[in-house]
Amino acid sequence: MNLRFTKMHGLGNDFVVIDAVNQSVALSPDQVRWLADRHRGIGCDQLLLVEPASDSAADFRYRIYNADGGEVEQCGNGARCFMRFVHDQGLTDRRALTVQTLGGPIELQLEDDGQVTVDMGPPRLEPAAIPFQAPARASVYPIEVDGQEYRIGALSMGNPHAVLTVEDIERTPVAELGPRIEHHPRFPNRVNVGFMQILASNHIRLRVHERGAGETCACGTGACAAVVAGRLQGRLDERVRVSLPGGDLVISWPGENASVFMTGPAVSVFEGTIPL
Ligand SMILES: N[C@H](CCC[C@H](N)C(=O)O)C(=O)O
Repeated sequence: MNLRFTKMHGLGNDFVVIDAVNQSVALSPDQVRWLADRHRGIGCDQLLLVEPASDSAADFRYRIYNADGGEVEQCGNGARCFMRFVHDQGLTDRRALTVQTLGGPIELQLEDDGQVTVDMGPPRLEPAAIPFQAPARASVYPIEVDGQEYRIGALSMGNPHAVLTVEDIERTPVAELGPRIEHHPRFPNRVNVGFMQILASNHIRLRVHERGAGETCACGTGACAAVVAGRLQGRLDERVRVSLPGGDLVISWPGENASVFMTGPAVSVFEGTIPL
């Protein structure tokens, strides 16, 4: 079959987005890895499937696959691209949507300026819900990596995140340290690893080594996780500008048990077909 797809990105975090409402799509992990391959396939950080909802309370279902072929629970930049995609493809004209994901339901709102606001739901802070092996919940956890101790925040936005605070984001060895923490045995499902430099209580810089994709230009759930971790450590305000290599997101978190809100852009680059 010739599979129709759209190439999209959220601040340079790029996606292959597939309409699985009007196409019958069943992809193996090998096929996802091939489609995501930047030399032999289309190339992307994640592949997103747009499907009919299986829950009557939702408008659509949204499935997320990392470039390594693994299906994951949540993707923030992808959620904004989802909203752009379903409008561009004529799948809906509604500006407020409820979308099912493996990590729980999210609420999308298309803003007048074309940006998208996502209610990402509340963070999960208990170690067992992340999952992360720790004796009890804490705002900072010591973790040993290659004989050196680091202090991290750890939480789930539906998907697992570790957040380190660093003095100089440019000089941080993300490529070396990111994979070591991603595969740390205390994270049984692996983990996304954020490196946060706090510029002010309402402004941070962030780089993210993503589980299953490596360092990306931006990570929406990573931006949410960094703000939650920073707030739990008493260092950040309710509303924070998060400056990632690919651009800025605005993240708001009122606090314990409240949803995290993310606002940012979504861009459609080109459409194509590929023989499957
Ligand atoms: N790598 C993530 C999925 C994509 C998240 C990211 N692209 C975002 O915008 O949130 C994981 O394995 O949980």
